[in-house]
Amino acid sequence: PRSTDDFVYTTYHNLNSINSFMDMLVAENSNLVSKIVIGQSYENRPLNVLKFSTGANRPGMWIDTGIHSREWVTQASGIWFAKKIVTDYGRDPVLTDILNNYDIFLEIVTRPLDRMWRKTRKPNSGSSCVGVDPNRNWDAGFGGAGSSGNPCTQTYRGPSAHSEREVKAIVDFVKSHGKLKAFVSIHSYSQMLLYPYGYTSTPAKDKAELHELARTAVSALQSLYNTRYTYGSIITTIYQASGGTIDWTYNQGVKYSYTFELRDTGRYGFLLPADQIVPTAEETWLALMAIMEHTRNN
Ligand SMILES: O=C(NO)N[C@@H](Cc1ccccc1)C(=O)O
Ligand SMILES: [Zn+2]
Repeated sequence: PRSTDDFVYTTYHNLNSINSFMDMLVAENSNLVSKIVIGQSYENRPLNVLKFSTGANRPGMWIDTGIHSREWVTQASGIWFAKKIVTDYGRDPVLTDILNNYDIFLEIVTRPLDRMWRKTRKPNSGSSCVGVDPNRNWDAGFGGAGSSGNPCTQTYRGPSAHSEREVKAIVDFVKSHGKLKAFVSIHSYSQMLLYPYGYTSTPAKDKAELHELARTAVSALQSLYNTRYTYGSIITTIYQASGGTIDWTYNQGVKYSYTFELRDTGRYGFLLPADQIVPTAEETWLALMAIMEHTRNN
C-alpha cells in the first residue's frame, strides 16, 4: 500500500507490513505522530511505540496490543486505533481535547508470525522449553499463586521479575516517563474488561471508581454491535494471576490500569476470522475513549 488510506485493515498483517504501516503513519502525520524505540526484543528487534503528541511535557496514556503474540486481533485492532487517532484528531472534539492535553503511547508488539505462541522466545537455561509468559513476569505478587515456576508451562513466570526484555523495556519507560495516568493492556479472548488485582483478593483502593468506569466503558462498547462483556477485578472475574502487567502499573500509581480481553468467547478463540477485526476494533475504541475521557477529566 502507498499510504495508510489504502492499507487493508480487514486482514491480519505480518511483521514487515505492520512496521511499514507505522512508518507510513508517521510520515503522513509528522506533526502528530512519532515512533520511539523503548528497547529490543529477545531477538533484538526494536520495540516500537507510536507517540501521539501535540505538545511537550504532557501527562500520558498507554495502550499496548500483542503482548501475547497469538492474540492477533489485538495487534490488528492496534493498527486500526492508530489510524483512528490521526483521522479523528481535529474532527472529534473529545479525542481532540484529550490529545491537546495528554500524549497517547501505543505499542503494537510486532512479533514474527507466531500463531499459537503465547510466551517470549527466550530459551530457558536448564530446560528444553522456551519462553516466559510476559503477563506473569512483572514485579507485582511475582512468584505467587496464579503463575508457574515450570518453564514448560504457558504461565511460566521466568527466573525473576522483569527478566524479559520486552517487559523490562516497558517497566523502564513507565518509570522514566513518570506521568502516565492510564495504562491499558489489550489481550484476547473472553470479552472482559479487567482491573487490578490478579495476584490478591485484596480490593484495589480505587476499586469503586475503577468498577464504575468499567461499567461505563463496557456499555459504550456494547452500544455498537451488542457485544457482551463482563467486567471486574482480574481475580474475581477471570482467575488468580500473579506478576501481571496492570497489577504492577497500578502499584506504580497509574490509577486507570485495565486489561481488555477482546472477542470472542471461544467459538474461534485466537483464530478470530479477519472479518471481525474492524467491528472488534470499532467497539473497543468506544470503551477506550470512555477510559481516556474519564482520565482526562480526573
Ligand atoms: O492472557 C490472557 N488472555 O489472552 N489472559 C490473561 C488474564 C489476565 C489479565 C490480566 C492480568 C493477569 C491475567 C492471562 O495472562 O492469563
Ligand atoms: Zn493474553
